[in-house]
Amino acid sequence: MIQIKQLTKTFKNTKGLSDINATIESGEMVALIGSSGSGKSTLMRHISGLMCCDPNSGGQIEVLSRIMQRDGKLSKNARKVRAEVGVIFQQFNLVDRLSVMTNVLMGALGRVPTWRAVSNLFPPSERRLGMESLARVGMADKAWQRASTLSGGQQQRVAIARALTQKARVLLADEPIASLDPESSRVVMDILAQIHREDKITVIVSLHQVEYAIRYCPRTIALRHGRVVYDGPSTSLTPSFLQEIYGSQTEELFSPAVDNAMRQQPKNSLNRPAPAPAAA
Ligand SMILES: Nc1ncnc2c1ncn2[C@@H]1O[C@H](COP(=O)(O)OP(=O)(O)OP(=O)(O)O)[C@@H](O)[C@H]1O
Repeated sequence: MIQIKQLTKTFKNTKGLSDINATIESGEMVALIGSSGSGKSTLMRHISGLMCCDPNSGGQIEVLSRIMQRDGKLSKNARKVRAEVGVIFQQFNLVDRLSVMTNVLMGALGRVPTWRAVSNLFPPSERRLGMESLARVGMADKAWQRASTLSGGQQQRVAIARALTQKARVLLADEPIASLDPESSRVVMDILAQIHREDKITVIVSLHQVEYAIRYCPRTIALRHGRVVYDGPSTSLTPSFLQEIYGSQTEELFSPAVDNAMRQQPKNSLNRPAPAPAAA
């Protein structure tokens, strides 16, 4: 379970986040949407322990029932908690000059002695897991290529394989498809949905385009100006409802190209949303 309480983050002159409260149960797949600057990345960084909330604000984040941070300080358990949290970013996920396999094996660093890792002497069991993870994302044939030779979508798939090798129980994907074309976006989202379904991994994925939230995530948390303006079933995010909560920013969240790509897909490829908690 992930529990976020009274989370507030102030940058020099800007409120990044204001009093965010949310509980995400184990095994949920939740979309985080909002236009540019609404606070999606800032919230993701807080959940992953890369950023701390305002001191003495009462803010707290629990991940997998252990405190990640409280009142502006990381807890002493943060390292252990982080070991179970896989993070995927929009870009800069992989070390370009290393092979795909070595990048994936970085996921095993928490379990492998440093001397083995720096000498690239990962045990056979970890190599097997790395290869299995690559196979699950359809990238086994690229294992020995340099990461720099991969397309953006392929790089994201390798980043997901790294999280699988990490044995992450929570996956935070911060705008993983923002730089991808609709077809690559669909492949990456399909893989995220598949590992969520098969491994019961909790997935939080931040998205610019609401169509993907509706298609893949039963529940959406919508941010605006650092505040939660909606938390509930993604199916309720109709254009008119979004217009109500986002006004003129709604245009940023709908993309005609994505809409067309979605319509052209066979119906049985839909990951149908299940019921989710009521609106906030
Ligand atoms: N390190 C920082 N220093 C100062 N202000 C910041 C910093 N990080 C974020 N902000 C501000 O906090 C607000 C939220 O930013 P954030 O990057 O979380 O938005 P976002 O929803 O992820 O946007 P985008 O979709 O463009 O990535 C913005 O006003 C941003 O300018």
